[in-house]
Amino acid sequence: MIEVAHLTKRYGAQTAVDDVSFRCTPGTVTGFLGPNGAGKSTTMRMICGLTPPTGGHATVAGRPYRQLPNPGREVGILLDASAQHPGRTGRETLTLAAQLLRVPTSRVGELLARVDLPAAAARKRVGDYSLGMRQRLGLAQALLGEPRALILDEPANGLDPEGIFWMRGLLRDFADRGGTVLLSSHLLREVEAVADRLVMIGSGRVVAQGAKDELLSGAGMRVRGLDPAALRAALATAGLATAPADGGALLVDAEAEAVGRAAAAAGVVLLELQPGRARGLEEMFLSLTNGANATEGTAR
Ligand SMILES: Nc1ncnc2c1ncn2[C@@H]1O[C@H](COP(=O)(O)OP(=O)(O)OP(=O)(O)O)[C@@H](O)[C@H]1O
Repeated sequence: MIEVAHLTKRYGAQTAVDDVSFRCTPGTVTGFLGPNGAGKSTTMRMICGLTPPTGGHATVAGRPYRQLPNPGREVGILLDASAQHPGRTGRETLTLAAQLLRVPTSRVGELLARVDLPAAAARKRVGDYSLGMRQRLGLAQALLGEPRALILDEPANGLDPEGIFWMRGLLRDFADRGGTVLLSSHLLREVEAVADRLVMIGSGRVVAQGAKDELLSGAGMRVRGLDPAALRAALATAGLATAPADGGALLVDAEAEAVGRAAAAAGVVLLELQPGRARGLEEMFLSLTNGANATEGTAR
């Protein structure tokens, strides 16, 4: 269990994190979503005791992180995959971490296999690793102490599509076995694919949170007509509110039948009518955060 209550961080006049509260429960993956600079990393650093909060507090397994007797056995953290010592090999990195955590070094081989780092890669220096390899190594390190919770900041950065798919499976499996996962990302589809719950922040504040399905059910229908202006007018005549979506489509907060009937009544040809869910998270995300830097696929 990870609990965050009214966390706030100010840097001079700037408020990086503003009264953020949420809870991550066992058996769930919580997607912590926000554009660059929204305050995700600062929040995670405060949870992990690396940045002192200006206000509020956070606990992991019922205690502030810094008061956990052997934190690596409670929570695995991966905040910056590039922070590993570049001169050590992957295997050395994990062996040292195992000694620090007081777990048998025999687990190292097991973990290397679990994150798909082959023996040849494990013999290489971390300085020669790609970002994706460093993420895998960081994940292995986070899992080393067999923790019940994981806190991962943008772990998908640098992974190729196959690697992202792999990581999604690993996190799902971890949660399905009763683990708690807090995962930050600006890769909207990635979070949508794996998370049970979402916490979205923009400019340091929580703008939406809840079960993913509930948040997405408000996305309504996505509709596109041969004549966009006529469609907009037809929907307005039927009293249905619309919001512009990409590709000339509209998001309508209504059932498919109501949208179809409104279009038919005005003789408008529809090219597309589908639940907003397929693209809903992205549009909700963009609108909730005013589109600030929310470009999918942008690496940090
Ligand atoms: N040590 C610091 N001193 C001053 N400002 C900071 C510091 N750390 C973060 N900030 C500011 O706080 C805000 C939130 O940054 P943070 O890194 O938490 O965002 P983020 O959502 O993780 O985004 P990104 O994915 O780009 O890292 C930003 O405006 C950032 O410039």
